[in-house]
Amino acid sequence: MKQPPIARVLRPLARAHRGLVAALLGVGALASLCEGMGISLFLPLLHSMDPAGFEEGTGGALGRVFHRVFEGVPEGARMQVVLGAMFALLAAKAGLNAASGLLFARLDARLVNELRQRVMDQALRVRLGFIERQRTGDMVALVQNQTWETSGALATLIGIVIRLATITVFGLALLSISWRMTLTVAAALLVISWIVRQIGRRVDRLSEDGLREWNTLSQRCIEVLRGQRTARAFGREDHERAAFAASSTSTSQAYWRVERIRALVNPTSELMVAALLAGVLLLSVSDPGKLPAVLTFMFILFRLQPQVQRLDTDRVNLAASAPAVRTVTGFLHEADKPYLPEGTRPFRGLEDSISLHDVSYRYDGQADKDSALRGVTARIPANRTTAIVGPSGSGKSTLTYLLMRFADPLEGTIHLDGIGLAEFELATWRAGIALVSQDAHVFHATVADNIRYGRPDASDAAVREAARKAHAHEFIESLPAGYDTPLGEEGIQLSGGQRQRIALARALIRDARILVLDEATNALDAIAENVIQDALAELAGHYTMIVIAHRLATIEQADHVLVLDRGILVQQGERGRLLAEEGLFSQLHELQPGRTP
Ligand SMILES: Nc1ncnc2c1ncn2[C@@H]1O[C@H](COP(=O)(O)OP(=O)(O)OP(=O)(O)O)[C@@H](O)[C@H]1O
Repeated sequence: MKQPPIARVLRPLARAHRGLVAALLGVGALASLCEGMGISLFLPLLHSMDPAGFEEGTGGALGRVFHRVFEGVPEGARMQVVLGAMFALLAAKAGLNAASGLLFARLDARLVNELRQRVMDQALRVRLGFIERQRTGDMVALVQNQTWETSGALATLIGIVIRLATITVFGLALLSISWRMTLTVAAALLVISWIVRQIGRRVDRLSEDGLREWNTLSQRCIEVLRGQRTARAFGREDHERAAFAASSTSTSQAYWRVERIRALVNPTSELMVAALLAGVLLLSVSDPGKLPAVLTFMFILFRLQPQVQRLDTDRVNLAASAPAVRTVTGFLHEADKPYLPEGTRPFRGLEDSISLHDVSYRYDGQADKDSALRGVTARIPANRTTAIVGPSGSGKSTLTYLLMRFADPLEGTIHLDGIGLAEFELATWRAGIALVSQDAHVFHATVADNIRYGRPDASDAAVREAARKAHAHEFIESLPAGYDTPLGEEGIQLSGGQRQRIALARALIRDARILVLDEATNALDAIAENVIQDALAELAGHYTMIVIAHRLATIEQADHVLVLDRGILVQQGERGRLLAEEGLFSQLHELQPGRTP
């Protein structure tokens, strides 16, 4: 598919910061004008050394203009006046350049910050399944590098526009000295520019490879660091080292291929322009009367050369950032992303039941026949404890995934007291339901803040109360700084059971009347689990509890049981009745060690 030009992709970003961009362009254009006029004064300066040339007004239209401007100045003072004007213009240009540097820095700081935040906002808004499919390495590279490269690309693009203005000013000065010589030079410069553009195209293609390699490297890095224990336990350090080395080497090689070509741009264009200058000089030395005009022409051309050269490098740099710019803008593009439609009805509590009617769900990439849930019709009564059981992979967590409304069923419906779940506001629904999931994620924050994550305005007393209910208070008190102990990668590492208790306290503090516990106590010892079961038993009758547990002892207090098998609801009903029935539930029960009758 043909990609849109990078300048068009960047246009919306420029529009969003139009004030700063306009200021930059204005300052840039003024600086070009000052510089162009400043160096054009070289002509009257040379003429002031040769009054005859001045009187004749050699140097084409420009010579005539300067003749008119400076003819009133006494001959003896002309040189000083011209030098003074030259200095004033070049000083103004230096001041404008400084302002432009500040404006560029301001734009960059703002834009990178904004892009990073927009990327994260998109990651938090888009449907969970979409974001969970992205590789962590790609996401880290997107947030950290590619946003920054995108901002750099916009600065480069603005730089190109300013440079074009400078080249135009210089070009006009050259034209007004000699249009013939200018057109010859312009034709030659166009050829040079075309050659460099071909190089730019190649750099764009190679940069795509570089970006891909870079993302793979970030992913490898994350995997090696996260999988340390497994790698060491299985003696696979050499394998990890080799895989990382291979990825690192191919990243370096990909960038080497880009840089090698990029390094050629400047010298190539410099060499070609030098040849051009030499050609102009050779052609014009024949007429000494025109020397001031030719020298001024050469001088302007000499100043023009780095601008043209920078224009070429800028273009190649822009091409090199193109893949990053497309990745960032592509990720932020909303039309092709999945979002959950928002309902408008506030959720105020469950009175009767949650009911599922013919619910099916398949994750992206799952085959039809492997659907995680197939035609599930079930009822979860309010203020009761419902257990969801079934073999591993039977769809239990997927059911809670849909109940939390991380996604909507592909077929069928979920109703709360007879009203479609999708009709409710997401925020009030999620405020009414609390989940303790299998991963028991702990944030890099203090213990208290990890618990308070469930209810940010909770008091210290409420945090402690929730921790007590989750049987976590005692171990928290024994941590180096108690509730203020930092957790996570840079803090204390907790055991699986301790993490579960923090996650449970976080859910309990939320004070939501629907509690979903997905294997929430499987890492606890029997004593801790019993204490928590007792705490949860106290909530029974006031809370709707949905409990997933492999250990059937955990769900002894359940009023109602849903039994899943390969995505299909095979049994549902009262626990006692299902135990007495022939079926998967009684079979699972038979297989449990230390089962209770
Ligand atoms: N994010 C996902 N993307 C793709 N497939 C998934 C995803 N999560 C689960 N699955 C698949 O969907 C099916 C049901 O998974 P689910 O996690 O709901 O089972 P489960 O009964 O909770 O299993 P367990 O008891 O092992 O936790 C499985 O085949 C699983 O491989």
